Amino acid sequence: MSAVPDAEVAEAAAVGAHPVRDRLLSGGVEERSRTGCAPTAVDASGIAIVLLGTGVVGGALLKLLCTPAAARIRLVGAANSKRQQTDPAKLASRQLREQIRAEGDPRDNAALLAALDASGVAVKVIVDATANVSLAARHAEWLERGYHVVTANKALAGGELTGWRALQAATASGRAHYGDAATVGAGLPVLSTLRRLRGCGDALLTLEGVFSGSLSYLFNQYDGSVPFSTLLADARRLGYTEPDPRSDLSGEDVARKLLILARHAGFSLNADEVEVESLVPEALRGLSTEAFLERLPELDAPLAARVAEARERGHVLRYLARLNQRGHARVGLVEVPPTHPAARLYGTDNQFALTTTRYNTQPLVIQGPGAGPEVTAQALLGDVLALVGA
Ligand SMILES: NC(=O)C1=CN([C@@H]2O[C@H](COP(=O)(O)OP(=O)(O)OC[C@H]3O[C@@H](n4cnc5c(N)ncnc54)[C@H](O)[C@@H]3O)[C@@H](O)[C@H]2O)C=CC1
Ligand SMILES: N[C@@H](CC=O)C(=O)O
Repeated sequence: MSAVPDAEVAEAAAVGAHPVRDRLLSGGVEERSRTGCAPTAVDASGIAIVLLGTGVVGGALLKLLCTPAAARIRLVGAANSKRQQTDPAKLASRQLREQIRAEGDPRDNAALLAALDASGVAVKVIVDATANVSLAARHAEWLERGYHVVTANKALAGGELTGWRALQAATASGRAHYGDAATVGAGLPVLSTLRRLRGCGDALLTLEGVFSGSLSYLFNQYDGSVPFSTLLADARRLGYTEPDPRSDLSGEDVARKLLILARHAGFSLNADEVEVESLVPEALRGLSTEAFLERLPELDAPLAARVAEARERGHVLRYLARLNQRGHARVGLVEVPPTHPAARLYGTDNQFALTTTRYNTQPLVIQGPGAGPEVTAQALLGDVLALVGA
């Protein structure tokens, strides 16, 4: 899989130029004042959380924390890649993200954990809304220490097999729960369904579908009439892409989701066992995020040729993930006929077709929006609330 610059670099490039981020920052019309999210309103039976990542998804979660559904949750810390805040009065700020950027303390995970410990609340949760690999590498340790982890970050479960195994060992210790609904399908009930099937003794035979909201958005529309780069800029503006969109275009993000699902189904696949087709031309792979974003039009010619070839055969292009019964995993661009289920998707739709020992004549299909700030933040909130049975 191709390496892309760290999310922090991507964030630096994006700050100040992201309408979704700006809308979330200023609070939408339906958001109550953050001052109304009184941190002291939660007693010891509530939930204390720290939020890592205040970007598109983290920003949407901050907004949800100001709704009645989150009344039992106390935010005791929030951080971006460089700064953080643990002061209750400042955490209640309506402009929390700007507050952290302008006046936050330097990043220090220990201070965030100390804020959780000092909360007096029994259920302590670390919410990871970053794409940061180093933070993901801490998930197992945090679980071992009794902090629940709720994550949109796929880098641990969908990374190296050693990381997955460390995660399994940490959750098996039973000290804390791992909320991972947001890591696949942006909260569509895919992992929960797979776990339930396995719990009933069913077994996954094959898996196929569209696992990327941004690539779905792109290829559902792309017919060559509007440049691919224009559509990609739209997907990024709407908050569907990864911090660096090359993580989507390279197939890396899709491969991570396929690995997460395959591993949950009992296939011990390593990251390098997924065959990945990258849509990022060689010349654009080693650049900074900023430089890549300036050269987006270089994506257009190769993809225009691919879509024209497909059209000649009466087909459309879809970025598919596939796992067969022998554990062979591949993600890449496929020409499919208009009758193919993946040819009939809309917007950011994801589609997961699971064939199992008991769903073996027709697959069990889960479909729906698979990217976007609100749905992803809701998946995080749902996993947090599930910790107290809400
Ligand atoms: N955007 C979407 O539709 C979905 C996103 N996700 C996942 O959510 C995560 C976040 O995505 P976005 O919000 O779109 O990205 P973003 O780039 O808007 O935000 C990332 C945030 O993480 C922060 N960050 C980076 N390193 C950090 C560190 N060491 N400590 C604290 N904060 C750090 C950045 O400062 C930034 O605030 C990614 O893992 C992504 O794969 C999952 C499902 C859907
Ligand atoms: N960038 C991802 C967001 C969710 O994981 C995607 O496009 O699916």
